[in-house]
Amino acid sequence: MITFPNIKINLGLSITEKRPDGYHNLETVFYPVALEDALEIRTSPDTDRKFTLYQHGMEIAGKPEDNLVVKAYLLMDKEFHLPPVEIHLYKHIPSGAGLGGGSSDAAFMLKLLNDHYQLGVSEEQLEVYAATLGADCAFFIKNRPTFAEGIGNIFSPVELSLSGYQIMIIKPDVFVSTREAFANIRPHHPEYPVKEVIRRPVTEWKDTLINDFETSVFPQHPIIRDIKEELYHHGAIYASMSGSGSSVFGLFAPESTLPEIDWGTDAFCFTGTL
Ligand SMILES: C[C@](O)(CO)[C@H](O)COP(=O)(O)OP(=O)(O)OC[C@H]1O[C@@H](n2ccc(N)nc2=O)[C@H](O)[C@@H]1O
Ligand SMILES: Nc1ncnc2c1ncn2[C@@H]1O[C@H](COP(=O)(O)OP(=O)(O)OP(=O)(O)O)[C@@H](O)[C@H]1O
Repeated sequence: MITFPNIKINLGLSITEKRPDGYHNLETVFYPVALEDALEIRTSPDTDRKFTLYQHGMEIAGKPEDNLVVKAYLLMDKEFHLPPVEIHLYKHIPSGAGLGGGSSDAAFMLKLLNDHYQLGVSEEQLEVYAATLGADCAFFIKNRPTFAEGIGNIFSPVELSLSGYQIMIIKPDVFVSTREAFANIRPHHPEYPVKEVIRRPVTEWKDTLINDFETSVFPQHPIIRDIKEELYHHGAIYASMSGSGSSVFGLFAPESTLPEIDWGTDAFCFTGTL
């Protein structure tokens, strides 16, 4: 059985408080976008080992057991004593991009195992499992526009459709550690709450829908700021860094022609329609 884990972008991201447990409370809107990995599982004839991971496409650092798809499998195996599996993961989503690629793979693995082995686990319970694998992992279970608060795990649906808008996502050859990005931030409550700005037309988002990580990440990696400015220069209606970086997305009007921009050979670039 095969599935296609997609990315999220953050529409606004306010880091409001540092918590006693070291994590941060935040407010953001997650929006799913169809930039996808491919993830396949097959019951393995090799009963000597529980899982075999075959990786294709972009490389990911770490051992197979560090991969979030394997962690998701082992979590479900503990609960449901699953058969051994072959896992095929084709990585197309760049890592360290703020696009939630690893979290999405993990959440889709939970859903895939639930469907393939007919485990009958509810979406709500899958969200509980997902939340143990990563802060924004649970979002990918329902995978629809969502307002998130808490550490990014308390959800409410938002009435927002960007259907028809065109999107360009660029990730320069820069890796931003999520942990370090949080460590460099001074939490504060936003002047314009994300939940309110998101109700206004996209044309009004430019100076009010803010990703707080830009303040700390841009001075360290000016190339990310340059990309955002370039997107506005070429007609984006709204542009922002996603998550803790390093990718930047631009939204363009539904009827417009996307600009052709040379981002250099080291940058990753995705274009699509929402
Ligand atoms: C920045 C976002 O991309 C916004 O969507 C996410 O909150 C990041 O979520 P994520 O990559 O799933 O993060 P995790 O892998 O769970 O956490 C990485 C590290 O980031 C810090 N972290 C993460 C989430 C959060 N609300 N507060 C934090 O302080 C912690 O130091 C943690 O050890
Ligand atoms: N299946 C996976 N795909 C990508 N990365 C994975 C995976 N499993 C584990 N990782 C590890 O997780 C780290 C973060 O990868 P991820 O693709 O989630 O990027 P991110 O952009 O930091 O996501 P986020 O938006 O959640 O901050 C990588 O450095 C990698 O070592």
